[in-house]
Amino acid sequence: MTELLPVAVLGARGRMGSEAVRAIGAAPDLDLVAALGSSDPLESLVSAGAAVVVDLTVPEATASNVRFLVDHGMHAVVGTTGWTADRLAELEAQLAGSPATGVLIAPNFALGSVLASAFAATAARYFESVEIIELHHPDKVDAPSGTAARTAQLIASARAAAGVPLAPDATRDELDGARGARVDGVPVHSVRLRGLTAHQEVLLGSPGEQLTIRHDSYDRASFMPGVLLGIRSVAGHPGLTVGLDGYLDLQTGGRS
Ligand SMILES: NC(=O)C1=CN([C@@H]2O[C@H](COP(=O)(O)OP(=O)(O)OC[C@H]3O[C@@H](n4cnc5c(N)ncnc54)[C@H](OP(=O)(O)O)[C@@H]3O)[C@@H](O)[C@H]2O)C=CC1
Ligand SMILES: O=C(O)C1=N[C@H](C(=O)O)C[C@H](O)C1
Repeated sequence: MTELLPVAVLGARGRMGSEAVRAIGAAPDLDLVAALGSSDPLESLVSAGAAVVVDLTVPEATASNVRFLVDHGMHAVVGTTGWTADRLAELEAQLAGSPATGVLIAPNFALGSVLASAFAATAARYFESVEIIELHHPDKVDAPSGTAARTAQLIASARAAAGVPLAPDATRDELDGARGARVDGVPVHSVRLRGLTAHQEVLLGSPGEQLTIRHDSYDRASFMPGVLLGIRSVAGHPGLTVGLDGYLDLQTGGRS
């Protein structure tokens, strides 16, 4: 008989964590050995024998959780937002001392969202203007979304590599926030509305034409294939990977 992979979930009672607990429980190759809430000690992961730990908590807790996991040689699949450039740099430095450990930081586990961000980055060099609108449920604690921040970074670096100048904008009289937040120079507008789950539009414009790239998650079930892919793949990708696209071959549609 093949051995089951021992997996644990942090934030197990949350909206995403509870969905992940169900998905892992239904996967024939995975064994859910721990499901922790905010008051449970991380040390219990060690006695539970977790090999892969999924973090679906809060921005203020995720970096210290992952530090603990790497210290204890556990692979981490992280969906939680709040990973600033400084936090990522600290994690990379820690991982240098633990070369067999894999960490996946995935701002969005929905395959459609990963593709939409990749399409937007491809398109961004060909248009004069680009802006992002992200729309979420009103219980979300962070803005802009991690997905929007990541999409903006991908767009900005694709435009910079192609020598595309910043989008034109003649605004000089502005109510604070009216033009959104700037992420690497890309305006990002955040909507919080009851009834929504997780949605994003990238608007690209040039003289006489517009391209809109939109993705909708109507249900957290949309994130589960990506969570399971991350769990099954993380040990084979030592070091830090940011974005589920790092585990997908987007050119051929295969999995790396
Ligand atoms: N990558 C992706 O595809 C997705 C990512 N997300 C991200 O995942 C994260 C969780 O989202 P969501 O499930 O909606 O949020 P919830 O608020 O529903 O759940 C968060 C959970 O985190 C736990 N928690 C709170 N504080 C701490 C702490 N200090 N230490 C450890 N755990 C803590 C809570 O546990 P308790 O209930 O026990 O207090 C709670 O159950 C967010 O950052 C969100 O942006 C969300 C959807 C998709
Ligand atoms: O909080 C959420 O709900 C989501 N968070 C992630 C983000 O901030 O991008 C992923 C998805 O958008 C849902």
